[in-house]
Amino acid sequence: MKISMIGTGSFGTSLAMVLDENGHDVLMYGRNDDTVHEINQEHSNKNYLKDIKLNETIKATNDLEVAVAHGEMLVLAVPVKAMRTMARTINVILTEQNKKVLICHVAKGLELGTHKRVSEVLQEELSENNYTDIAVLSGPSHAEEVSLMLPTTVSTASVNESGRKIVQDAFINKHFRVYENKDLIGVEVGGALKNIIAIAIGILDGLGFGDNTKSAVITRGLHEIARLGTKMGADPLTFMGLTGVGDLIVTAMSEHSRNFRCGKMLASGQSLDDIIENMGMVVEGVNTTKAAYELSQQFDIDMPITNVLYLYLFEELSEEEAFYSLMMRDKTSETDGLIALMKNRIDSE
Ligand SMILES: NC(=O)C1=CN([C@@H]2O[C@H](COP(=O)(O)OP(=O)(O)OC[C@H]3O[C@@H](n4cnc5c(N)ncnc54)[C@H](OP(=O)(O)O)[C@@H]3O)[C@@H](O)[C@H]2O)C=CC1
Ligand SMILES: O=C(CO)COP(=O)(O)O
Repeated sequence: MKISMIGTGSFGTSLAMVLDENGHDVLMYGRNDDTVHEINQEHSNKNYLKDIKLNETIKATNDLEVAVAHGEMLVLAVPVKAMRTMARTINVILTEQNKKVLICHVAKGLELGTHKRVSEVLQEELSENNYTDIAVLSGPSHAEEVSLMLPTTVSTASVNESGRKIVQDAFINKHFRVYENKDLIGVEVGGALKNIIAIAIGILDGLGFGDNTKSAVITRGLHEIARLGTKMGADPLTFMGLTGVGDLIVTAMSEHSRNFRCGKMLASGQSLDDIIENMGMVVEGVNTTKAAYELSQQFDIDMPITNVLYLYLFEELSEEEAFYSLMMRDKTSETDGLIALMKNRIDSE
């Protein structure tokens, strides 16, 4: 299959390696001339994947029209904040080229302002004549480990069954196992909201809190994710899977995670602006914390960890106030959240 990878960052590059290994004809699009040159001439992308050698069969271009003309499937691997403009530009090119492609995105976040999931943004910006389906590929998959071919499992979801089957077939191999899932909303929301909890865990880790505390925030964080996700139309059982608890664990417990590292740097006293500027890679959880906080207000959903993190990030709530406002909340039942949602879901079958 001819596949174009839109984005030459860490995840786009590692996924291009998977697709290339599967025998697909992969062309990457990058806006940075030096990166494109490095991929074509040096067969590396050191700014994003330090010690990784790329196969010479992986090519790159800085011409988006060439990349769009190449692909039967376009994999969009740019940050959420770039998705709308990217989709709008691609749509114009697809119309000019009178072309219909399968779209697959891999971004994990909600759009700031609109609070929309990425597939909703893409659907708004792409004309129906220009795509066969819009799919997402998501799950516990640090680019650093994918590029080392360490065993990884992810899920793909889409509106139509045909789209996710093609994505599954394109990516699956012996060290990159792809499941399919019909719950597009749940898969996208799980991937987006786990980044919030990963920032919170990074802060706790940086402040020297123990494993009990981190386990509490991961577990109760999953309940929050499921509460908001279900309200947004997801199947609560999806949050028990790879794109829910799976991605939450991998992001909240790993030094690979930019969101976790952002939390640790905040705990060390660095400012959010400096961290984002110096990271050199996207930290999706920051904007998504804002979007999820606003959604929780809109839907009147109890999301104490998200709300406290929002106040800490954007309204200068102190660490001590944050801690006590979580621990000293009104007494409540553990089974009111995720467990109740799951029970209702199972009873409904
Ligand atoms: N890294 C990972 O392990 C994983 C990441 N993801 C998700 O994938 C998405 C992409 O992440 P990742 O590859 O890690 O991000 P990186 O920050 O590593 O790379 C982002 C890529 O997008 C490009 N880009 C950024 N802004 C724009 C823009 N406005 N227009 C065009 N191109 C742009 C960058 O170009 P340039 O180099 O020129 O800045 C770069 O090629 C995120 O949503 C992330 O959450 C999902 C799973 C795993
Ligand atoms: O989503 C990821 C792993 O599944 C990567 O997380 P970060 O964006 O925090 O690095």
